[in-house]
Amino acid sequence: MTFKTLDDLTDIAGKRVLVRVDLNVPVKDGQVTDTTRIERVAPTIRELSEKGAKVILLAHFGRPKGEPVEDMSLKTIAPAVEEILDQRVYFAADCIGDKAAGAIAELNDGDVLLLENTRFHKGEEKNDPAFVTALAANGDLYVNDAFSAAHRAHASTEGLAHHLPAYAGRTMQAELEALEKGLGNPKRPVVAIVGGAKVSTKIDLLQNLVKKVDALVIGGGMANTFLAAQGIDVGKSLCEHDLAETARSIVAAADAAGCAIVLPEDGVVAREFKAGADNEVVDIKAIPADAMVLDVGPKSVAAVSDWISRAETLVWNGPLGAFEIAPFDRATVAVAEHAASRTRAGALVSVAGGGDTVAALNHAEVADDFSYVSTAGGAFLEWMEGKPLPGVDILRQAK
Ligand SMILES: Nc1ncnc2c1ncn2[C@@H]1O[C@H](COP(=O)(O)OP(=O)(O)OP(=O)(O)O)[C@@H](O)[C@H]1O
Ligand SMILES: O=C(O)[C@H](O)COP(=O)(O)O
Repeated sequence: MTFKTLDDLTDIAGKRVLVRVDLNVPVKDGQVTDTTRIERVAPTIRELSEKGAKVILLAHFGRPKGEPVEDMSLKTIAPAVEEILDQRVYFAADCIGDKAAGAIAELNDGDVLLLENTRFHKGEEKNDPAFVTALAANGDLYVNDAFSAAHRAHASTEGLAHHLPAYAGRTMQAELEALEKGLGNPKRPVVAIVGGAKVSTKIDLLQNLVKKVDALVIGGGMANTFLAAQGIDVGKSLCEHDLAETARSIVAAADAAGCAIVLPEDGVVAREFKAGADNEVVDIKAIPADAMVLDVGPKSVAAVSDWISRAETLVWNGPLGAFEIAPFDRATVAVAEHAASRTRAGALVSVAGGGDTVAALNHAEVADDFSYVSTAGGAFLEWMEGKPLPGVDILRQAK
């Protein structure tokens, strides 16, 4: 790896370390409903605290557009961070200026302080040099542990690394190492599964993947667009008919690159989009005109599983069917279980990401068996699209 990590941070007792974390977590009625992101950054915070640093957390929460918004205060999140760390977490009502400086002056070695939402200032998203300078005034060192915000070139995700000695936190490090194994320098054959609702949100991703992987499995609603582009009647299925040409060009690019495109051979169809709806398995060329495909069928599961059995690396984004409503979760669960068992056997590196994908793997109860499950949404997609991530690139360049 070409970036510095916490291993390079020795002798930091008493140093003020600004740590960018992602605390953009779901909240309902003032309570954090999913603490995964907090759990992921806890090891970095603990390690720095144990080394005697004054740990100063920087984070955004929501999209307040550059001014304070009460229900986007990080004060709401502080108790959850405190609980997970099992350590007092102090809070300052601003991330720059006197309030931040005053709170930092009170810190003892090893203490943890959370600063208010960086996006309460317009300078954050603009990466404004004056705002970066004001943030940098609070620290001696900078650690970025927020891979999931690394697609943003903001003051706290990118700007600070120009001002302070910069290091990757443990989660950032783990994520980059996993992603490197996934697409950067993977063991071949590499299979990618892309599912989910629509082609339109994943065109860049599909175009990038066909250049990098040996087989691209297309499932979920987006498969219908590819099938329709081949002249298959998809009945009432979700389908973006206007993207037929795009779908054909992706298949042509795959052919040129030697990437196999794996489309469903059969589908589970229903007449209603609801749990327990009457359903049947049909050949993909025999979808009834009044029905919609809500999952891929058993033959398709077998074909995908066969690819996974031959693969050394799997990259997955997007479920194979409407997994939220049973029984249309079957293919996603079966393929997830197969990938998990190959991973457990040490035969497969499996990397997955995307909000619904993580939910689907949790539903299949195999998320812990995958080599790496990314908590990043947009950043994971941009990485799969082959786009540069400013928050990562600057860490690689950092002195
Ligand atoms: N055949 C289908 N017909 C209709 N909807 C489908 C079908 N297959 C999958 N879906 C829907 O696709 C959605 C997930 O797609 P999405 O592209 O959002 O996944 P993701 O990339 O993992 O998640 P996120 O966008 O949150 O990062 C699910 O809500 C699922 O019900
Ligand atoms: O939740 C996320 O994906 C990250 O925290 C980035 O948030 P953003 O999309 O508001 O920049």
